[in-house]
Amino acid sequence: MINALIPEADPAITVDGLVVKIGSRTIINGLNFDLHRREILGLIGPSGSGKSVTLRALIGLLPHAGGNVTVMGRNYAQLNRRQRVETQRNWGVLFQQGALFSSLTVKENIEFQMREHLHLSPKLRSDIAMIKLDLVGLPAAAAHSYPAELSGGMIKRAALARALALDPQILFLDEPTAGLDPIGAGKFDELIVTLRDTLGLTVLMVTHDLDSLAMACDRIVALADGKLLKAGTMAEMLQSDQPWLQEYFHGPRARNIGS
Ligand SMILES: Nc1ncnc2c1ncn2[C@@H]1O[C@H](COP(=O)(O)OP(=O)(O)OP(=O)(O)O)[C@@H](O)[C@H]1O
Repeated sequence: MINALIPEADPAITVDGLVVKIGSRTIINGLNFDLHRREILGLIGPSGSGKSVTLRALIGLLPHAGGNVTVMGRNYAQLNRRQRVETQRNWGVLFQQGALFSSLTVKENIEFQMREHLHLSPKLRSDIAMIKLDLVGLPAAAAHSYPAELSGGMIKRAALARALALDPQILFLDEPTAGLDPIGAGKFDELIVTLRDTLGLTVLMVTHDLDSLAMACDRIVALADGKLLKAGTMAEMLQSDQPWLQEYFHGPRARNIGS
């Protein structure tokens, strides 16, 4: 495993002066932050500030126009193709709408990456898929359902099971609680914390959900206009006098946070 060679103290990911352009427009403009191992980091910022673009750039879906991203001690830009595939196997991604393949059952969705990357017998692949299903709290009966037959909360869990298929060390979550009712969202937050605690996962979560930030996140990184506004704990965010953070954390929708 790639990370067996890397000192434990190194951050899982270091973002150093990242620049991301879409067309001629600079969306991320010299962004810096660390994702520490085994932390749950919430990425926040106004709509359009570049949270999803950052996430897409970190998982290699958008090219880096500048700066360095170090994943488990290795500079991502300097990896060859084989090393990139090896690195990518160390992370799982949960996209906003789940992004499950609609023509595949839940179990087939979970097995998809395993087919691509692992040489396992069909029986072992199936057994592992069922373990992942159980891990995210879905009943075995859900294995043979198609995504269209599932509730929003079940889709998120199925997509999480798929993200966990290759036993990743880092999880990227794009607005994981969006569209869930408050009880479902709370349970999903608890699940993420439990997975971090039991599997030692490192989690980067793009979110607008103040309850998730308070309940699940160890630290928060706030972006504005493609740059770092502030990084810190919830307590540090609450104390900030930066106007957007003030409004975000002390506005009418934030009345229970930190109390
Ligand atoms: N595929 C794309 N083509 C052109 N512009 C894009 C594309 N994706 C994102 N952008 C632009 O990049 C900027 C940042 O978008 P991004 O989706 O990262 O924002 P965000 O912070 O995640 O916002 P939200 O909270 O609303 O999801 C926006 O101005 C958006 O219009």
